[in-house]
Amino acid sequence: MKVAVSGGGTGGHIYPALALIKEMKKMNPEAEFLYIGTANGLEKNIVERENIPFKSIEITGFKRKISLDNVKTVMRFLKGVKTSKHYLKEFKPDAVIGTGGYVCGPVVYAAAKLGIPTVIHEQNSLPGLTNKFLSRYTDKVAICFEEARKYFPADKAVMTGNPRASEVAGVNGEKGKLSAGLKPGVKSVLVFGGSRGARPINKAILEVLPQLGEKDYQLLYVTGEVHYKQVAEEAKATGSPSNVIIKPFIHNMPEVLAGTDLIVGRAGATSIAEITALGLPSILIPSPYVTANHQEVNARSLSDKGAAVLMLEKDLNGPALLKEIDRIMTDEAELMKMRNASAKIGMPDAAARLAEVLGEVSTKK
Ligand SMILES: CC(=O)N[C@H]1[C@@H](OP(=O)(O)OP(=O)(O)OC[C@H]2O[C@@H](n3ccc(=O)[nH]c3=O)[C@H](O)[C@@H]2O)O[C@H](CO)[C@@H](O)[C@@H]1O
Repeated sequence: MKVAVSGGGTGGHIYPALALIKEMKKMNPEAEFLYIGTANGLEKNIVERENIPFKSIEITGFKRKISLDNVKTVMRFLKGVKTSKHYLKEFKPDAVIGTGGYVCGPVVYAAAKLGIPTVIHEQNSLPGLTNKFLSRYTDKVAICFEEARKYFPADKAVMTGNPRASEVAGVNGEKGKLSAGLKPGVKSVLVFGGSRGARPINKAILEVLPQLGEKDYQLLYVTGEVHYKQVAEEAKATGSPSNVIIKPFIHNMPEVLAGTDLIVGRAGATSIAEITALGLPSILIPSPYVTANHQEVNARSLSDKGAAVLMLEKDLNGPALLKEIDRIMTDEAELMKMRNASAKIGMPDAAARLAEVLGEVSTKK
């Protein structure tokens, strides 16, 4: 089977695509893949590290307000469709899947126009513009939250969950801990602000860096590539305790997550799928800068069930965050309660379900 995959911009759209590829390769080692992304999103670097053939198109997103930029975007979209058609005619896939981000728009649209079976994967409870637009043309829409179903044609929406959940489930955490420089046998907190890092979370952690040195647990603090230099400089000036490890980005997140006792982070849908597949407790600080505040909806789906603590960005500061981390990390019963609630939400068989949907559409045409 040959599958073209597109998804990009941020890790939340890329890692589900890679997890699906991994699952399909496991099921069928002969399967071939082509990844179509942009050259300037995170995908180029991440996908090429995995030795998957990668081709790029140029694309930008639509602004919700009427603007001249949108004219340029339409032009780029049409050019992207043309380039995608060229790549697809050359590769001749049996099916095409889009996992979100602007780049999917022209790729999946081009595939549908060429009569190639198509699926889109929507990770969030509230879909983005691109997926809503594409759902008119695709054969199926794979969803991860029941709340998303109503935005798509009823005969197309199918619940699969996020394939990244399958990739992290059952992974050995001790290896992850060692790879990140954490001590085995000591409880750990992982702090990260999605795939690009989050300035407000970085600021809050920097505020309490010296106090963190007094704790019995250790902390892996992932800043995001673009913020790393500045955070590292500030941490050096304040003095960074030895139980805090600061990194720009983690490339083996499944292992590292599996070695973690508590997550502090944004509420991107892919992160949430990973956290719940592992049954991890979390403190979620949704980004308020995303379309229709969808991360808060994502976060509430966990906090309402006792799997996570929701902290709004307006209430975020170093001491408040540290108090909450301490409260959870020093209460074994609370940790256990949150772990159980989180595990109940997880969908570790998501990759197989999505692969099945793709297999089905590819044989129907
Ligand atoms: C600002 C923005 O638009 N964010 C969106 C984006 O977020 P973003 O890309 O931040 O998405 P997520 O938090 O869902 O996923 C991040 C992914 O990157 C991985 N990771 C992260 C940090 C790191 O150092 N190493 C690493 O591998 C995580 O394990 C995860 O697989 O896509 C998500 C999924 O559609 C949406 O829900 C988010 O709202």
